[in-house]
Amino acid sequence: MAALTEESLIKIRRHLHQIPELALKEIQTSAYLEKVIAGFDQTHLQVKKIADLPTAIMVRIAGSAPKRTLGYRTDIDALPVTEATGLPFASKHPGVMHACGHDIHMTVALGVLSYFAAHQPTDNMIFFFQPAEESENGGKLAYELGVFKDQWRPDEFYGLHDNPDLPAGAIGCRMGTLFAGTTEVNIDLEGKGGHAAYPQDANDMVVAAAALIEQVQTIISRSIDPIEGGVITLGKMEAGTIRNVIAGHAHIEGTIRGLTQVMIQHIDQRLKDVGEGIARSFNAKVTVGLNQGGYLPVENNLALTKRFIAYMKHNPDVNFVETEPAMTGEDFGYLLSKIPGTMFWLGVEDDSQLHSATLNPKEASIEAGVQAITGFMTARMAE
Ligand SMILES: CC(=O)N[C@@H](CCC[C@H](N)C(=O)O)C(=O)O
Repeated sequence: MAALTEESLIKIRRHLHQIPELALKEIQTSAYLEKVIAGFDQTHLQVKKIADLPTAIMVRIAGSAPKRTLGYRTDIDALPVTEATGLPFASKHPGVMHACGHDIHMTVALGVLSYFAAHQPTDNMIFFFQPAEESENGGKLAYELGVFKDQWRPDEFYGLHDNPDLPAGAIGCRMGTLFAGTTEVNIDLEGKGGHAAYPQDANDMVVAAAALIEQVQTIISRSIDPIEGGVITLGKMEAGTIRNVIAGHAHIEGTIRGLTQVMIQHIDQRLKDVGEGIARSFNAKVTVGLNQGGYLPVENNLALTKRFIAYMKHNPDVNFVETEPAMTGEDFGYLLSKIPGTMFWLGVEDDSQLHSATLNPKEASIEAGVQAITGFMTARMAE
């Protein structure tokens, strides 16, 4: 059976785009991926499912004369964003969208897998279709479940993320830190609800939350070395039920970003300090929940990334771009802290940013990505 053509890859991508699912709920996505994989030449393929991570799929290809096992990972989840692209193949799942391009990631992975299913590689290969990149730490969950043991452990691991700022099909990468590490933030403020007309008898958590949100803005501007930088974004805030009831509870969710663990821990601490200050000044109970650990900075292995960049730079068919570190997070950072490897960007050229309701990656990037990756993997196996 031949490798997937560009036309079939685009059909697959459009189908995946219509069935986006949130972290750990990628049931239709996973079933569709399994169906596509079942259509490949199975001679050297082995498919493994993981009982405790049921939407994940692992595929192993046995090499003809293996010197090592090369790993390739794609994420498969989507975001709670209502699509506004107006595309004929827009999301059919209300309020959920592939707004981070994981439909492109999965399609590229299927293209590379179909190529090596049709052309047996010399090295062994592991393809990991990973749930829960946007939240829930899918990479860490899988690693801790022991899925990368024995013949399922890659010696080196590769993965990509799409990038609307790069030309379609371009490959972007850098030595060292590619992406930030993140801390997921959950803040709860508990006061006392009451009648809108009697604020003296209540303890208004809308006001306390507003003060907290404003003070948080001073952490990056006043406590962080501007040369190093960092980010706190509070992306969600919920409080109250109706205009004339004082809210006794507020909930805020956000994310902290830094390029080193030291920076992330420093920002985490400053956020806790602000939470304690707000608790005292508003006589409220403020719980600052910080989930740190799954989204480590993405550190590209120096030796492997040097090879990767050299291949991409010297291949006349690849438009290679040396990139700066980005404040996006990725739980592939956790996997790269356990298994050496390289993460890189695939340009998808769009005016809309990642996580935007109008993200519309250029589909020409898919075939270009498949060609660049199969070419690199083949060259790596010849070393
Ligand atoms: C590439 C990308 O957009 N990744 C996500 C990863 C989320 C990390 C974590 N759940 C958090 O929210 O901190 C990103 O938002 O950068």
